[in-house]
Amino acid sequence: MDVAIVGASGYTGGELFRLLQGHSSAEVVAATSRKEEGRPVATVHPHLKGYTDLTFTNPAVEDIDADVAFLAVPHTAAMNYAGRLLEQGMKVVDLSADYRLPRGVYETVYGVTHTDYFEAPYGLPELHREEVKGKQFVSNPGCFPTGATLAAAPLASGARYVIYDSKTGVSGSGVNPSPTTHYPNVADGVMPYKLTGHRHLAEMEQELGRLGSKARCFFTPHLVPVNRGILTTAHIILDEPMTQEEVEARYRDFYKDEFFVRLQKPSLGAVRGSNFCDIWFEARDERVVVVSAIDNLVKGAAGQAIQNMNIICGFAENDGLMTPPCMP
Ligand SMILES: NC(=O)C1=CN([C@@H]2O[C@H](COP(=O)(O)OP(=O)(O)OC[C@H]3O[C@@H](n4cnc5c(N)ncnc54)[C@H](OP(=O)(O)O)[C@@H]3O)[C@@H](O)[C@H]2O)C=CC1
Ligand SMILES: CC(=O)N[C@@H](CCC(=O)OP(=O)(O)O)C(=O)O
Repeated sequence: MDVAIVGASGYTGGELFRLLQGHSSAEVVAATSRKEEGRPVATVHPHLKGYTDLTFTNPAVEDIDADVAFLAVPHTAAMNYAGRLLEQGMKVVDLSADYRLPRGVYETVYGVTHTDYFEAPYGLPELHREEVKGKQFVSNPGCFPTGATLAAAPLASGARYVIYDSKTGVSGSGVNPSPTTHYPNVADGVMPYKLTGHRHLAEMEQELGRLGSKARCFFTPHLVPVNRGILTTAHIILDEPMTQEEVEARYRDFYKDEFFVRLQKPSLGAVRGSNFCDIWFEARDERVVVVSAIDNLVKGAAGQAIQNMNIICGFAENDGLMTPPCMP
């Protein structure tokens, strides 16, 4: 099965390329980039040397030819590709934010006009597998909402407040350097940002609502000096107290069939490079503190996108996603 990666010179594009080397049926036949057109993929992604002889191309949308296309481009760029690739008969998984929210919410949160809106399934398979199955297009969730929502989902219906506090690695901001990601500004520090109004809050609220929750939701991210990973601490205030045993039974039941959710004390190292989301919790009266860990580039982006491709194409859901994490 032929795969095109649109935006293959970026971080998630590189991760798609890396992970798809382990897929039983997918072969990357096109890797697009505007700036790197004509250069070998392995010069931009040196870790892929020996795996591919492809060079980057910069084709017009109508010249992209594959069975599946991944859109690993910024929001507002993805909407220039999605509908047109679907019309050309391709299956499409979009890693950007362009189709995660209803049009009006998207336009308010992102401050842009959507020029090619259509409704799409939200590809968090652990919650929406049945909606994703058989579709031609899937919208991949944001990195923070993935770890946060999986942490809170089993308790969502009985929650009054859900407060997410996340620590993220620097690769979450993409391949282009900025003053915020400059080494001296990141090393040896922790930087809180967008204390009350991060754009991912809308996705988090949307997902709690879909779980039947009436909880008020809050979110504060922090940048920490690691390359990969998001550790989220969810403070969940319940309507009624629960014991540790009750909470554990709830989580074990909720995730009993989920290969990519592991119930164990989370650390970034234990999920690095993998599609796992590790979750653990401690209950005290009405308050349950739940911690989750994901790799933002894998379960938070490229890995989950491949999981969604596997679902829409009818492959085993963990095809291409079985390489163990690279602890430490
Ligand atoms: N990094 C992360 O942890 C996560 C990222 N995402 C989302 O995934 C998408 C990709 O992220 P990431 O890989 O980090 O981003 P990068 O900035 O690392 O890479 C973006 C890629 O898109 C290409 N690109 C940029 N602008 C355009 C454009 N207007 N038209 C076509 N191609 C363009 C770039 O190459 P060139 O400029 O040469 O064309 C590059 O290949 C984004 O929407 C991001 O928000 C989602 C979850 C997590
Ligand atoms: C460290 C860092 O800057 N992280 C980014 C993550 C957002 C992202 O990846 O964007 P989407 O998931 O919405 O596509 C941020 O906080 O904006």
